[in-house]
This record gives sequence, structure tokens and C-alpha cells, in this order.
Amino acid sequence: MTAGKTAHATILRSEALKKYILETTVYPREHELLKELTKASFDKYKVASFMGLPQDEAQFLSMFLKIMNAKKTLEIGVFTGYSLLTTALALPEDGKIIAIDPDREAYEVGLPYIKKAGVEHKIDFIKSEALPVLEKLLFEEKEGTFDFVFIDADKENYLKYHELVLKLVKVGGVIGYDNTLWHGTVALSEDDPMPEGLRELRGSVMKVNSFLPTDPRVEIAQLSIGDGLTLCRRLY
Ligand SMILES: C[S@@+](CC[C@H](N)C(=O)[O-])C[C@H]1O[C@@H](n2cnc3c(N)ncnc32)[C@H](O)[C@@H]1O
Repeated sequence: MTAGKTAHATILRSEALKKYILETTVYPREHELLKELTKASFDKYKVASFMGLPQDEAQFLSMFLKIMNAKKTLEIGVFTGYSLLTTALALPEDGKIIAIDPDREAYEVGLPYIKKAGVEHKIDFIKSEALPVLEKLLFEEKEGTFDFVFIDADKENYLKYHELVLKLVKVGGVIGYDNTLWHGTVALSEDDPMPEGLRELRGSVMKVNSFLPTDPRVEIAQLSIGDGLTLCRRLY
């Protein structure tokens, strides 16, 4: 296994196809410091480092943020900062990101690469569980001020996050929920064999997937990239 995340969560059924996409389109354009961050993350966390954002999804995220002219974003679930550095590189010089994770140690693994990229000034890292921070942002009247929110953390709380971040994001702004295809297990039946670690949270992910299309406050799009990314655009 290498630091190149080849064992990363994917819903593509062929490893060869994933390798083709990464080698043809993604790696040649991947920022050098994102590569270095991936290596540092692998050196410390080994297989667990694969929870960092898949590079093809990050490439999409970067272009998407630029297309929507995002300036102010919120991220829940930072780990060693692959999605955070991707976002920071995509935002303009005066862009701002509030990034929340209770694990500062993991954030510090990626921090040298964020600093080297010259984008640390865009980031406000908050070491905390996300829920109290979201409540605080609402209390501080930050309602309707974020262009984009990226949620890549504890799946059990996605629906709670949804209610809060829907208020924090602007009308027309977007919330991205990661891992919504949960390694493809969302399409299996309860009796099918699957790793116990995935079975545990599969129900939470399926609940999110059933709820979002019924929510009239958002337009949604399910992307089958990485481990599944659901985009919700706030309508009112
Ligand atoms: C899949 S990783 C995030 C990967 C990251 N986006 C990246 O690209 O490297 C999930 C992260 O969610 C964090 N997390 C878990 N529970 C959380 C919570 N209640 N609030 C905020 N972050 C949480 C974990 O500490 C972990 O770092």
C-alpha cells in the first residue's frame, strides 16, 4: 500500500478504472503540497489516512468552489486537512474557512503544508465537536453568511448538522455531504456480507439519503464521486 491513497474509499467497481482516472487526470494536476500532506498523513496514520478526501473528489471540489465564487466556507471534519488545504487553495486571497474538528493532533500533521502553501491566514481552525460551534455561530448572528459548507464527519449527526448549517449557508449556497454512498453498502440488503465497521453507520447514511430528497428547502444532486457526495443548494 502506498501513500497515494490507492486503497481509498471508492464506489467504482474496478480498481483499474480508479487507477486510470487518478493517473490520467488527477495526479498530474494535484498540488505538490497536497501530495506532501498525503504522504505525511500516511506516514503517521497508515491505512487510517485513507479517510482523507479522495483526490478526484478534491479536484472536483476545487473547481466547484471557483465556479461558485465561494469566499466564506465552513468545514466539519478536518482530519489532516486534505479537503481543507484543497479549499484554502481554491478560495481567493481574502477567503475565509471555519474548520471544526475535535482532533487538533491530526490537523497539526497537515498544518506545515498549509503554511508552506501560504494559505493559513484563510483558516480558523476550531478544536471542538461541531454542534456547539454551529450553535454559537447562529447565536453570533452568522445566519446566511456561508457560501459553502462541507460535512465529512460523524455520520450519526448529519441530520442534526443539516438543520443548523441550512441556516448558516446563504440562500443559493451549497452544503456538501461526504460519504453518502458508504462504500456502496447503501445499496446492499441487511443480510449481505459487509465489513462490520461499515454496517454500523450504514443506517445513519441511509437515513440521510432518504431525508434529503424530501426536504423542500434544498435542491439536491447525488454525485457518484469518491465515496459519494450529495450537494444541497439552499432554496429559501
Ligand atoms: C473522514 S475524516 C475527515 C477527512 C477530511 N475531510 C480530509 O479530507 O482529510 C472525519 C473527521 O471527523 C472528525 N469528527 C468526528 N466527530 C466529529 C464531530 N462531532 N465534530 C467535528 N468533527 C468530528 C474526526 O475527528 C475526523 O478527523
